[in-house]
Amino acid sequence: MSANDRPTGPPTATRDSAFLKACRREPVPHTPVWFMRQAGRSLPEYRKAREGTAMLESCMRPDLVTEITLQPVRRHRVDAAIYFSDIVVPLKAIGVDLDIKPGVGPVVEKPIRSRADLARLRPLEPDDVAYVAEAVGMLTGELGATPLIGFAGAPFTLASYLVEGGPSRNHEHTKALMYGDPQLWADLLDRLADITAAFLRVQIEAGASAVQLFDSWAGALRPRDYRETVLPASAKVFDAVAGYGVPRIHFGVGTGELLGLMGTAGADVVGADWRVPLDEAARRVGPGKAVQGNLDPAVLFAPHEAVEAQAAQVLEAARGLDGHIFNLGHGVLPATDPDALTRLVAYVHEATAR
Ligand SMILES: Cc1c2[nH]c(c1CCC(=O)O)Cc1[nH]c(c(CCC(=O)O)c1C)Cc1[nH]c(c(CCC(=O)O)c1C)Cc1[nH]c(c(C)c1CCC(=O)O)C2
Repeated sequence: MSANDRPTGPPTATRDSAFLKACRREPVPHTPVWFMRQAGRSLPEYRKAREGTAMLESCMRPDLVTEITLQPVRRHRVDAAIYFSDIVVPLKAIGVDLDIKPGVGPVVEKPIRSRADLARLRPLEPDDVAYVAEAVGMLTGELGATPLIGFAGAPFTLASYLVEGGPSRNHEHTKALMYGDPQLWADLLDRLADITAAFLRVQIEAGASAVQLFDSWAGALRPRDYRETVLPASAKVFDAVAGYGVPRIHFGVGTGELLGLMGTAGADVVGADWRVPLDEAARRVGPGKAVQGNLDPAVLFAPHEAVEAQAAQVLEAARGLDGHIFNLGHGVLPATDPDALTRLVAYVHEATAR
């Protein structure tokens, strides 16, 4: 980003540190805001940058990753950048035969369903993702005081793609394995926890200032199954990166019934989708954690006054909580008007300026 492209307004250092302060539940100058899936999808400049380059190939090109990661920061003036990549990148990097199909998502050529298949999940070495360290290094230089959020998919969500072979509504093969061969399931999640932890370590060591673990599909689980067969693997990931002192965020969709358990997994910040009011989410997560969320991404299709009214309700529910990071309750929908996001950022900053 050249000096001319830099957003004007509050000095970067003041504005941007709000995100890290909120993660640590310290007083903030305003409620920080960023959006899951802010990089890509809804932005015309993203589609232009990606033209002619496949998704996974884009993730391996530090110049493209840097450009796409910076785009929403320039345009919306969000308080944090999220590293442009995908949750399946570390799996691709260890040789899993998968691709990201446009409009579909990750598709795995040969699903993992037996003990023999497990051998395809070898440990991730930093050299497997050297391009990630390179891009993170470039980005932290460009971003200055704006924090960069690294991320990974949580073991359960990765397992779902690997076992189903692609996106799934009911996760039936995944659950068949979970209930039918508990030992294989435990070994699969444990391997994925190690791969995920290694992938997060690469990003943190290269300069990421926070990390988010996406357990997008964990809401498909009963609390008991989550606690007994999934939580230990996610907890292992958080524990593996605890020593760096960078904030760790934990997020899933439809996790209202799981928030109490997620609060024990080890993250510093727990994200909630729009189905649970934030004060209730914070109560379920328990003391000592910041919360992130949780405007319904579909609300952005309403007129601006309605978006503001809904955002005000989110801020109202978060009032009195130590540590709130404003976000959507899930990722930006592809057809979202980018201007609606820009205006929402400005609204949250103005409405919460202390
Ligand atoms: C479940 C999941 C995936 N990927 C991700 C999750 C967890 C978050 C969530 O629940 O939404 C995470 C992800 N994927 C991508 C990012 C980039 C950073 C960001 O802006 O947040 C992040 C954080 C880029 C991407 N990942 C993908 C694209 C679209 C690629 C294209 O242009 O064809 C992008 C920009 C592909 C992808 N990758 C995945 C799906 C379901 C899809 C297809 C549908 C879609 O468009 O989102 C798996």
